[in-house]
Amino acid sequence: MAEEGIEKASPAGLKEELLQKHMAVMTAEESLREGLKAELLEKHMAAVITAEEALPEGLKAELMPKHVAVIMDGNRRWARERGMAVEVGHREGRRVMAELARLSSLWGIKVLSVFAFSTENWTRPREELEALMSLYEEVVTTYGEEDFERHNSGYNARVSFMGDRSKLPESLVEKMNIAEEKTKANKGLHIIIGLNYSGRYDIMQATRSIVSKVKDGILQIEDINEKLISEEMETNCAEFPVPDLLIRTSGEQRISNFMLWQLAYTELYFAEKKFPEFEEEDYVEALISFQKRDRRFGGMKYK
Ligand SMILES: CC(C)=CCC/C(C)=C/CC/C(C)=C/COP(=O)(O)OP(=O)(O)O
Repeated sequence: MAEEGIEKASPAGLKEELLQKHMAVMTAEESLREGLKAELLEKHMAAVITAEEALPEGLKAELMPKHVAVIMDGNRRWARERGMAVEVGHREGRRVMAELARLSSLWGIKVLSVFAFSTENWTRPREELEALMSLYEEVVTTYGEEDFERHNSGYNARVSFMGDRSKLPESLVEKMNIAEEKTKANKGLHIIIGLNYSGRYDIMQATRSIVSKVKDGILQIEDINEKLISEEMETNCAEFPVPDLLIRTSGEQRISNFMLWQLAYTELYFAEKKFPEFEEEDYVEALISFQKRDRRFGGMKYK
């Protein structure tokens, strides 16, 4: 897979160089039709460039977090400051969320979990709630569509949801189920979206599930340990259920009832920018900060 000098080449130069190399190989395959050659070339280039592309300056591949969690805060303040409707802020937030997913996938992050709607958000004005629910439905619908991959540059993303679905609109829950089902075998970035989610809710639902298993004789009280509780949390769908890094935007320095159980040893990063203005360079800055941390998990030095 490694190509000589690949790290030094500019993306344009790199593409050109790879193109030349692979054209040479392809021309040997005289029997292939032109269209097929081009298609293979595109696929091969995409794979090589994605895997080998140098990360933004300052980031080390071996220190990338596996799981990044984001509290996407500040949409309304961003909109109000500009004299716009709060809904515009949420729509901008959606754009930034899609961009973070694209970058996470490109840089080899495995799980991106986002706090889209908390169990406390129901106290917001009715118009805002309606706008949010229809925005979620719009986005979640695209996740379940056949051409989701085309919309997402083919990064083979899997989508899961966490939170209490019983209070969400039925039509939204239907689309969430479809999206989960359609993407469940995908091996790329795992996007976990908290909708009507909170950390306390998660601990409560895990407790209920464990108690009911004890009641039914499936589990003994002695079987209850941290590992078992972790397996009952809603992040159990992910290969890497525990966030290495939590980013919260908009200058607020709180967890606000996000993944309370899972965040025990997560590195926290608070960005001043509001979510709609959080850009690639801000994400890089957060990741650089993470890579400089000394993670000990309460014990010996980790790295
Ligand atoms: C799943 C999905 C498609 C999400 C995209 C839209 C999105 C980013 C939703 C987040 C909504 C929300 C409650 C943001 C918090 O900012 P805030 O509204 O509390 O802003 P404030 O702190 O300025 O009041």
